[in-house]
Amino acid sequence: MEQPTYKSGFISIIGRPNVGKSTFINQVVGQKIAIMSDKPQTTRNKIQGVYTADDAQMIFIDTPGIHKPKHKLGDFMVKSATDTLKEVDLILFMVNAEEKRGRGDEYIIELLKHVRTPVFLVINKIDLVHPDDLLAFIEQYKDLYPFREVVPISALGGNNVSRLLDTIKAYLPEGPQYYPADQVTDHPERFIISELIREKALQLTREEVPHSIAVVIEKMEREENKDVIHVMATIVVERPSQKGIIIGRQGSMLKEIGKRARADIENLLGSQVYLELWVKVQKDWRNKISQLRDFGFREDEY
Ligand SMILES: Nc1nc2c(ncn2[C@@H]2O[C@H](COP(=O)(O)OP(=O)(O)OP(=O)(O)O)[C@@H](O)[C@H]2O)c(=O)[nH]1
Repeated sequence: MEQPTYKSGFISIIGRPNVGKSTFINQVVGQKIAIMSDKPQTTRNKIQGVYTADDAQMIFIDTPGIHKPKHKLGDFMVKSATDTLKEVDLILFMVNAEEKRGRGDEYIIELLKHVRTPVFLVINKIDLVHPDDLLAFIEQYKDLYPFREVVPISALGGNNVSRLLDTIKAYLPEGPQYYPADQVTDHPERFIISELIREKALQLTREEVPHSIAVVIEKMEREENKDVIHVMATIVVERPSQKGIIIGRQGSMLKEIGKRARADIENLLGSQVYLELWVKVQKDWRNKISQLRDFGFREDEY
């Protein structure tokens, strides 16, 4: 029997401070997401939340450098922000229905003109305005940028949010479920763990597997009646030859990666760890997400 199409993608939410980005994320993915955002992140793009449904997964990411138009941004920040916007599948430009268009909005629109990613205009806080005023509000933006969709919502009350999710889904490409459904809610450590494994793999294989590996934590469970945490992770590579390198002669490389990573993970979790590593080939993995460094991997910064 044919599987129904699964869709997934990365969505950047941009907008001036206070327009309701966090409120929207919380409405979509639930309260526990805050756990993720509290973790200090050194990487460029911060995952704000992951929404997983039966037929789709949406990964919402923050794009630093977009929200601070008041400050003079270095070229690097602007470039890295626009680079991210080019890589995502969709951009939600969120505005506050109660506020007039401002310089901050215009700054963002200028950046949007440099990318081809589809952009929705999401008008939030519609609970605060009269429906008749919405049309005039939209007029302010209409001619500035060819938004693919204009969706009014109330992030706080949840009004029209499910319609927005349906519309987002329509724009997402077919793709894998990048994260287990529970990942972001329960185990923020997973990100760090996947980074540790990835680091060891890169250290040990040197230039032989450049950038193109990712690590997905499939499972993290305390074994019953034992003081051992079972971590199952998959190292994803792009080519069969890379798989060979990662596994090594008679599995020696994979064993060494596992040994070193396990020591670090035990340190992190303060518990004994049983680390089970798998290697999988998945083409085009890197193309899709090379810029989205928080996906448990990142490009080298230099
Ligand atoms: N009435 C109303 N208030 C909202 C709505 N969405 C967000 N708010 C309020 O707007 C304020 C700002 O919301 P946040 O979600 O923190 O905004 P943000 O865009 O994440 O802000 P930054 O993190 O500063 O960029 C909060 O007081 C929210 O409760 C909405 O749909 N209706």
